[in-house]
Amino acid sequence: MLSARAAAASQSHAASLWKRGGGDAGGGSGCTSCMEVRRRAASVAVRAAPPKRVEAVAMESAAETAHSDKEVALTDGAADEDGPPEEELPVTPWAFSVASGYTLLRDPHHNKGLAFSEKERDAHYLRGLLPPAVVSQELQVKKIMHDLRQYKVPLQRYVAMMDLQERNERLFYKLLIDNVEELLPVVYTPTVGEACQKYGSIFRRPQGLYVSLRDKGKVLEVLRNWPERNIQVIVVTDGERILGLGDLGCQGMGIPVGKLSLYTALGGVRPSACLPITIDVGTNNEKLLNDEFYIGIRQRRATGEEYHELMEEFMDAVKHIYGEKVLIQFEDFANHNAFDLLAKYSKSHLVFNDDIQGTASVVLAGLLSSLKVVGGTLAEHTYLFLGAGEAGTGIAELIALEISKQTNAPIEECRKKIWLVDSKGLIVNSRKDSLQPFKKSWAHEHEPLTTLLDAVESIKPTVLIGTSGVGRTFTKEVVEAMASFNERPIIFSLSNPTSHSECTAEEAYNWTQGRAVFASGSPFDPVEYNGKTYVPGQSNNAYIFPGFGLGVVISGATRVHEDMLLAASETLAEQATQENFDKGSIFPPFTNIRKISAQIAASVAAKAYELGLATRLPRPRDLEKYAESCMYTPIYRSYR
Ligand SMILES: NC(=O)C1=CN([C@@H]2O[C@H](COP(=O)(O)OP(=O)(O)OC[C@H]3O[C@@H](n4cnc5c(N)ncnc54)[C@H](OP(=O)(O)O)[C@@H]3O)[C@@H](O)[C@H]2O)C=CC1
Ligand SMILES: CC(=O)C(=O)O
Ligand SMILES: [Mg+2]
Repeated sequence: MLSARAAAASQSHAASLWKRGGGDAGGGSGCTSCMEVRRRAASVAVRAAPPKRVEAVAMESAAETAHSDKEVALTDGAADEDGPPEEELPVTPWAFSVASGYTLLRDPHHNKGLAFSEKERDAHYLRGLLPPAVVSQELQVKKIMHDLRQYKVPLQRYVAMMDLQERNERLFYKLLIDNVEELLPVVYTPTVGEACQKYGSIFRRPQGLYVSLRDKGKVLEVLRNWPERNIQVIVVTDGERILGLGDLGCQGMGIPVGKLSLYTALGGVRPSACLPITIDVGTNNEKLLNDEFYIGIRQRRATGEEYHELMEEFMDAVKHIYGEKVLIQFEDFANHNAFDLLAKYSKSHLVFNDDIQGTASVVLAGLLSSLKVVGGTLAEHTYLFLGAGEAGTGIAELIALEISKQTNAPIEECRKKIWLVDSKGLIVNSRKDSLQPFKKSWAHEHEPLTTLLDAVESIKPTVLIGTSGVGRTFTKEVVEAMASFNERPIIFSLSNPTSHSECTAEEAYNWTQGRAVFASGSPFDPVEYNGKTYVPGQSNNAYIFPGFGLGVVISGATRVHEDMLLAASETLAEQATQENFDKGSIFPPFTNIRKISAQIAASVAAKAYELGLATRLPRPRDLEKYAESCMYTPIYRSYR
C-alpha cells in the first residue's frame, strides 16, 4: 500500500509533467521518481487528502481545446480529463489509482486496447500483453461499427456498447459521438427501454450506485463507496415510470446510465463527473417480483413516510458529499412523487425534473420552430394534449409561460389556450375537485367529454401532443380530424419507446396527405409519401439536458430557474434551418448536437448570470467558446 504522502507526491509530480506537455525529454515515463512511484502503486487504490493542484490542472484543462497531443499523467480521476472545471474540493477522503501493465488494460478510463504505441507498451509494462499490431482509434471505431452492424437484434448492440463502455471508455464515447444518429437509438430510446425490462438478465457489472431501503441510515456510506469524487451531474430514478413502460423497479438503472452517457457524448460533461443512481424501494411489477433474475429488492414499493425518509436521507447525503453545486436530475419517477419531490428539493438543492422541465423545454423549441413553417404566434394557436401527467402538464405550463412573456397577459389567461385529456377524458371544471393538484390549473369551462376524438372535434386544436405513454392512441379518425380543419396540423407523438408512440411517422404523413408537421419522442426512419421523403424530427429531452447541464455546471449555478429552460428552448429553436424544414423536420439533426449543446450551455449560463444565480466569477466573456473549451473529448491521450 502506498502511503498518503507518497501518493500526494506522485500526484503533484505527475501534474507538473502534464503541464509541461509533450516533447519534454525528462518528463513522462522517463522521470525516474515518478516511474518508481507508479511501479509501486500499480493496481493499488490510495486514500489521500485531495491536494490543491487538482483544481489548477482541471482549470487549465478546461481552458484548452487541443487535446490529442497532450502528454498526461497516468492518474485516475478528473485531473487528467477534459470537461467542465471542478470546484474546490471539500477536504474529505477520496480515492485514486495509478495503473500500469495488466491493470492498465483492465482500466476502462485509460485503456486504449491495440492503440497503445510501441513506446507506451515499453513504458507501461504492456509488452506481450497485447498482440503486436498497433491500430489507430479511427480504425478501432471502424472495426466496432462493422461488428455492431452485424447484430440484427437491437439488444445485442446495446450489450456490445455497454461492454465497450466498461472496457474502453474513450473509444465508447468516440464511437457514440462520431455515429450519434446511428447509435443514439441503441444506448437510448427505444433500445434502452428493452434493456431495462431485461436488465437482470443482461446485467454484468454495476454502472451506477444502488441506494435501497436496506441502506436506510447508511446512505452516506453508500455514496462514499463510489470511486469518483468530483461529481457534477447525478441522474437519479426510483424506476417507477420508466419511459412509457411503467414500473421497472431497480432495473430502471438503464435510464440514468443512458442519460449520463448522453451528458458526456452530447454535452461534453466528463464521464468521471457523472453519477447514475437508482433508489430501490421495491416494485409493484409482479412480473419482475417473480423473475428469478430480478436484481432489486423483492418487495412491493415502500410509500409515504418510509419512501420520503429514504429520499431525504439521500438528498442530504448528496449535498454533504458533493456540495451545493452538483446538478441532480430527477428522472422517470411516477407523477405522484415527481411533482412533490421537485417542489420540495428545488428550494434546497440544484435539481430539475427532466420529464417535467427538460421535456417542456424541447417541445417548446419544437413549437417555436413549427411556427416558422405554419405561421402565427404561440398565442394564436390552440393546444390539445393526450396525457396530463409530468410531460403533458410540464409542457403546457412552459407554453403558457412563454405566451405570457410574449403577450404580457396573465398566465391564467394564457393557460386557457391549452387543453388536456387524461385517462378519464377532457379535463374540465366539473372534475376539478377530484383532480390531482398538477392538473387543476388546466380545468377549463367545457362540457365533459370522454374520448380524444370528441375533444379534437370540439376544441379544434391546431397542435395535438401525445404524452399518454399509450401507443396508437392517435387513430386514423383523430389524425384525419386534425387534417380536416388545419392546413398544416402540428402533431407530436412524444411517448416512448417507439411501440408506445401515439402514432407512427408514416401514419401521420399518410393520414394528412403529407401536411402534418410531425415529431416523435423516439426516432422514426424517413418516410416516402407521394414521391417526397420526409425526415421526421425527434422531440426528445436529449436535445436539452446535456447542454442545459453543461450551462449549469460552467456557470456554477446554484438553482434551476424556469427562465433558464426558456433560454434553452429559444436557443434550440434557432438551430433548425430552412433545409431541415424542407425535409420535414423542425429540429436540427443530432449530428450537430455538440455545437448545439455548447450554444444551449452558453444561453443557460448567460441567464444564470443575469438572474444572479451563477457563482463562477469572473463571468467568461465569450460563454459559447468557454463552454466548448470545457467539453470532454474522447480522443486518446498519449501516455509516454
Ligand atoms: N419525448 C420526450 O422527451 C419525453 C417523452 N415522455 C413520454 O411521455 C409519456 C408519459 O410520461 P409522463 O407524463 O411522465 O407520464 P405520467 O404517468 O405522468 O402521465 C401519463 C398521462 O397519460 C394519461 N393516460 C394514460 N393512459 C391514457 C389513455 N389511454 N388515454 C388518455 N390518457 C391516458 C394519464 O392519465 P391519468 O392521469 O388519468 O392516469 C396521465 O395523465 C411516456 O411514454 C414517456 O416516455 C416523457 C418525457 C419526455
Ligand atoms: C425521454 C424521457 O425522458 C422519457 O421518455 O421518459
Ligand atoms: Mg424520462
